[in-house]
Amino acid sequence: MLLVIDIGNTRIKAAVFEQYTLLDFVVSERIEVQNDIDFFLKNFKIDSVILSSVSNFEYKKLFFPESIKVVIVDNSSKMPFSNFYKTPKTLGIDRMVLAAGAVLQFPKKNRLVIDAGTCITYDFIDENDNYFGGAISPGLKLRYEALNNYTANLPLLRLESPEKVIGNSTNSAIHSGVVNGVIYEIDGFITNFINQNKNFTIILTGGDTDFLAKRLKSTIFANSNFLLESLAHLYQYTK
Ligand SMILES: Nc1ncnc2c1ncn2[C@@H]1O[C@H](COP(=O)(O)OP(=O)(O)O)[C@@H](O)[C@H]1O
Ligand SMILES: CC(C)(COP(=O)(O)O)[C@@H](O)C(=O)NCCC(=O)O
Ligand SMILES: [K+]
Repeated sequence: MLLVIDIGNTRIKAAVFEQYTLLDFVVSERIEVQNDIDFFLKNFKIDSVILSSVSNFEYKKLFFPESIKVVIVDNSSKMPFSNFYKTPKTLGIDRMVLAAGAVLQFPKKNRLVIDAGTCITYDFIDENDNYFGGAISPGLKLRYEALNNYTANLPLLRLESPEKVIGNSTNSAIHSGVVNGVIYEIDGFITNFINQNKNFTIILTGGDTDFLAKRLKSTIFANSNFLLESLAHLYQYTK
């Protein structure tokens, strides 16, 4: 069995896979992650690990028995697409993994992958498996935090659904600005993508998937485990 670890800027996600089937899954705090890994090692017959990280978390300090094969995805890993990003060395590993997952799981399609995590990333891979890049913007939680951090008078609010677009109080104006702002942004990127492509697939993933999916205008494939699944697919591809 394969242990898959995705280290994002906010949370660490780990999952056990039998081939492409997810058997168990955990979201960890940084200090608990070794405990969660040990639990998986004890309770499943793990023979390999695949890990990708975009954070400063020192994953090299994680302990795995020597009998286990550990694959760390990095910018030189073999990928199932041609990379046309102008700065491939600074491309986020998570974005590469998402692009790989999209190519391996949705062959011969124009694909847009949207990952609503700490940041919202947009990645485009065409039907000939060419990766071109996309966009990076602040995620929902980051927007609430930025409004509070860089002003004197705006409170720090928790994610909440705005009742209307015209906020009639400080709190409702912030909720509208953050949540409706993200929704208009994502719908805008999707509309632009649909206008320029036929034969396409749109995938939404990341920690805010469920909150956002039901609020978007467009029909999309929403799967908060898409990055973990993509790591499992990439592992089989690189093997
Ligand atoms: N328990 C939680 N802790 C932190 N963020 C959460 C939690 N549940 C949902 N979220 C949402 O998930 C987003 C972060 O997504 P995630 O995919 O975990 O990020 P990353 O991959 O960058 O670590 C935040 O914008 C936040 O709104
Ligand atoms: C944009 C990101 C910070 C997103 O990270 P996440 O929200 O998934 O934690 C990450 O993909 C990254 O560090 N990218 C490097 C810059 C680039 O992709 O061009
Ligand atoms: K992201």
